[in-house]
Amino acid sequence: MHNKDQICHEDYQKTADWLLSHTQHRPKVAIICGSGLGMLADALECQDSFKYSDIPGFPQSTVKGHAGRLVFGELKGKSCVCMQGRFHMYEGHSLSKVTFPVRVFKLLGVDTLVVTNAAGSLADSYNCGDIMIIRDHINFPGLAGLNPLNGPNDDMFGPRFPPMSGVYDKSLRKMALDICKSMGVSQYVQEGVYCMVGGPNFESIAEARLLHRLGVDAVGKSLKV
Ligand SMILES: O=P(O)(O)O[C@H]1O[C@H](CO)[C@@H](O)[C@H]1O
Ligand code: HPA
Repeated sequence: MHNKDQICHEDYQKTADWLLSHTQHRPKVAIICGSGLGMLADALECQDSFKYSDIPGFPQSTVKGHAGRLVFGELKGKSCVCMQGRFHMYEGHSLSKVTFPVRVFKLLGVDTLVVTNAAGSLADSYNCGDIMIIRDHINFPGLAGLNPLNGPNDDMFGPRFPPMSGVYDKSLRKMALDICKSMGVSQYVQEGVYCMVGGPNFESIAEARLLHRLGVDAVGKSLKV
């Protein structure tokens, strides 16, 4: 590692190699469990689970209710890896630390990432407890220049100027909506625009009004992409 904010390819690789040597699972799907969804990881079968503090190079979770465990296992027969607890900017992590696991997942062979988090709704038609599938986002810290991709670009992870249109895969979103329909829970499921803010404070009333006028449907302090 060069300095506290700069992480080089070897650092991600070292963590990925450690994980690959400690589990037989080779997941193609990673799920980041936000607040309230940690129990999904408990449902995995044939589990191999690692405390973040035991994984070389991994940041530590400081949020109450986030177990701080990486769980490999099978969900409906499909190999996947779940983060039981994520990292947030407001905990004092640099953005490259916040996104560290995502690059490690890429090196593990993951090609599908499911990100979840608790959020506050702003859309008039939403009800408390609804689930929103993210169609698009507004990354406020990113617009202000706080971006994990700042610094030298590692072309092995993607281009210098990645496009942000279509980052939330249309076919996966459709699949999620179709499954909700078949389960008869469509009335609780929305699709909308998520806005990331820095926190840790909640939004003032004026800020919430501003976000609503900008077309934001749900706001949270969890980074997406
Ligand atoms: O679900 P997680 O990632 O814990 O985060 C959500 O919960 C936090 C507190 O409300 C906010 O950061 C929000 O984004
Ligand atoms: N803002 C508003 N409500 C929320 C948030 C947030 O960041 N996270 C969870 N509920």
